[in-house]
Amino acid sequence: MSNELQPNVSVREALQSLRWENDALSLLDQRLLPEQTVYLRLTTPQDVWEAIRELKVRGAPAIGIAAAYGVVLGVADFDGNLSAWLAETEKHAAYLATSRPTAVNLFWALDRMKARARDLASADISSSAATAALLDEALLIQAEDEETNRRIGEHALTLFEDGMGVLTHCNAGGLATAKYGTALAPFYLALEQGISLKVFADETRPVLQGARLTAFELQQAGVDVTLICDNMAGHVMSKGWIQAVIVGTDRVAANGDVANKIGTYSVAVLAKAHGIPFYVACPLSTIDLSTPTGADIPIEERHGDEVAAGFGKRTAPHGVAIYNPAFDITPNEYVTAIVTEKGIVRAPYAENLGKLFDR
Ligand SMILES: CSC[C@H]1O[C@H](OP(=O)(O)O)[C@H](O)[C@@H]1O
Repeated sequence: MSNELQPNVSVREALQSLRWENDALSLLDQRLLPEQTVYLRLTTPQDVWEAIRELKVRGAPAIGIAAAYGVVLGVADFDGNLSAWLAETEKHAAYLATSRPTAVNLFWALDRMKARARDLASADISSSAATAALLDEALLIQAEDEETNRRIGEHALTLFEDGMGVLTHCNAGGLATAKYGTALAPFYLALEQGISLKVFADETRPVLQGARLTAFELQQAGVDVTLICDNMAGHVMSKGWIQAVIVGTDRVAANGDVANKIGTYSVAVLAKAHGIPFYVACPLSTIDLSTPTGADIPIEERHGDEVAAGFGKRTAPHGVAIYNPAFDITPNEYVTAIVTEKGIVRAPYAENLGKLFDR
């Protein structure tokens, strides 16, 4: 299927990262973008685990939503007593939790599904009714994410002025979430409101989420986007083309340290050196108060072939040692503000992040 979208259908509407359809998870294989739009039909937890591990679906919220549906798929045909049903749901949740280690939304979503399953297991209902109710919880997680992202976009847009140049890294758009995205949400709202922003998207080696996904999403939506290599970020800042940076995140620690795609820390240091505000956009489900600092966030290391043979073209000698961390940590002192659905949070983060959960 080509990528010729129907006219007047924005990418947000046309390219959903995933949706529950005909008793299965229909999932956009993001490894094939921007050249091909292919939806896969996933019917087992193993399908979902592989899709997360292999980045067919990626982005913290999207990973959590996919895993939630994966638990449902695990008990879709279960017929037995509720205590056995509950044990099955917990087994599948534990398995899906091993797919990737950094994005806290995976664990947040699975914990929410396990809590719902425990409630259902104490009800006087059949296992098939319990499964139907568990599916409703997964659907609710996805629906809530859409609304959350829109609110993040509204708050984030207050940070930008007409005519600004804004740099972003990786993809924290509709393809990383249920819809709209987190860091990219303000760009879509700006377009709707006639506010002109010029976005600079880092290509984001080695998996190129910026080039393949962000540039694609924004171009299809009609947002003014310029693709740059990661090593050009400092240069465009030095030319005065960037007035703000906004990125997504996979986990915010209790002290405000931020885990995000590898290369984010470098962008944050460059932004500070140039006096440019560095914003992080995320839902509350990405803030992990149980993780004290960035040093406590597990950083996923991925196969070296992503670096040396990305997309089938070998660009490094066989056998060379390769280090391929998928994320890095930006210390909180480089973070100007964290934009959530409940508003904009500034330092001191150890104090102010906790308040988000009090209200
Ligand atoms: C809105 S979360 C997006 C977040 O996830 C990306 O990582 P990956 O593509 O490996 O799942 C990246 O860190 C983005 O900022």
